[in-house]
Amino acid sequence: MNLKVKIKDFEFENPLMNAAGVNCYTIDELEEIRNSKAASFVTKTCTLNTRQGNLEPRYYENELGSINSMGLPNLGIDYYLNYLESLDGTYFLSVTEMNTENIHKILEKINESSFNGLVELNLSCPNIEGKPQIAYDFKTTDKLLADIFKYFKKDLGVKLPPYFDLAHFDIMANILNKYPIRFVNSINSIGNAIIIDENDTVVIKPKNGFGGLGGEYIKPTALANVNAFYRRLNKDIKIIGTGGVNTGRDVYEHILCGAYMVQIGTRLQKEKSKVFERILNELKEIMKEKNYNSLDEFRGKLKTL
Ligand SMILES: O=C(O)c1[nH]c(=O)[nH]c(=O)c1Cl
Repeated sequence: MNLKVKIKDFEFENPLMNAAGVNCYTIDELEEIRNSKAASFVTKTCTLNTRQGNLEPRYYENELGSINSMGLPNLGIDYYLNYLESLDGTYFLSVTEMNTENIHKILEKINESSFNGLVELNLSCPNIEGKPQIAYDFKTTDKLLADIFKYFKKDLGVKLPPYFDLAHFDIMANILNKYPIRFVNSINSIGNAIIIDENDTVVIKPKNGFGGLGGEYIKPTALANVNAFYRRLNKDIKIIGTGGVNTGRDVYEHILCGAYMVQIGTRLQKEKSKVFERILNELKEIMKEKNYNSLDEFRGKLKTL
């Protein structure tokens, strides 16, 4: 049975990796994933300089998922870049910045480095006070990508927020199809949800409790975004599916919708890196039952009525 995934010239043993932000803040955490059954990892989204992030409590989980307003805490691009440059194998480096000028600064730094993995440009952080999610501004996104591809020579994909209107999938896909983007990672957390505890109180401190929702809560939206972009993007832009993955069945559904790599966030936070082996075994069981020997045999084969 072959679980290999190819994105451009990069080949991965299987489709599983972490979602940015979970278990990927320090080198120790990244090493734990690298030494697990995951086929790759993505770093915590990093910025030019280190960031403390938002006030705590800024993360909460329950049986249906999680809510977070971390506020982009990270150890800065140099920390992650130096570590990544020391590794063999193919890994993802997630980056963003507070404005487009600084996004170019951080990408130029990567351009000049010997990093040889894939950059995941995060256009969808919902938790920076006063900062809208870039990818909800189509004009800005289009201009940003046009400017990036004037100089950026390495392999880059984008991390998108969920969209909820078919017209928005059309607009966004038309923009993305213009550029040599290697992948689209859909979705980031669903922005600005609230969870209330038994004391009539929100569960996280920043932004009056408004934070990004993850876990089982968001799987139907994640699957729809994966499939909407799979239907619209040209075939050399691969889809990475993120959102609501707790079991092998969830991975199977993301791939059925068109996903290549599949990222695990909330469930990894709960179960730690042994989750990759469990979910991989569950996926293999499903493929055996259905007599599939490779992911290509069922990727994108979602049936409609
Ligand atoms: O608050 C965060 O750090 C955060 N939290 C998210 O749920 N998605 C993101 O992209 C980021 Cl950058």
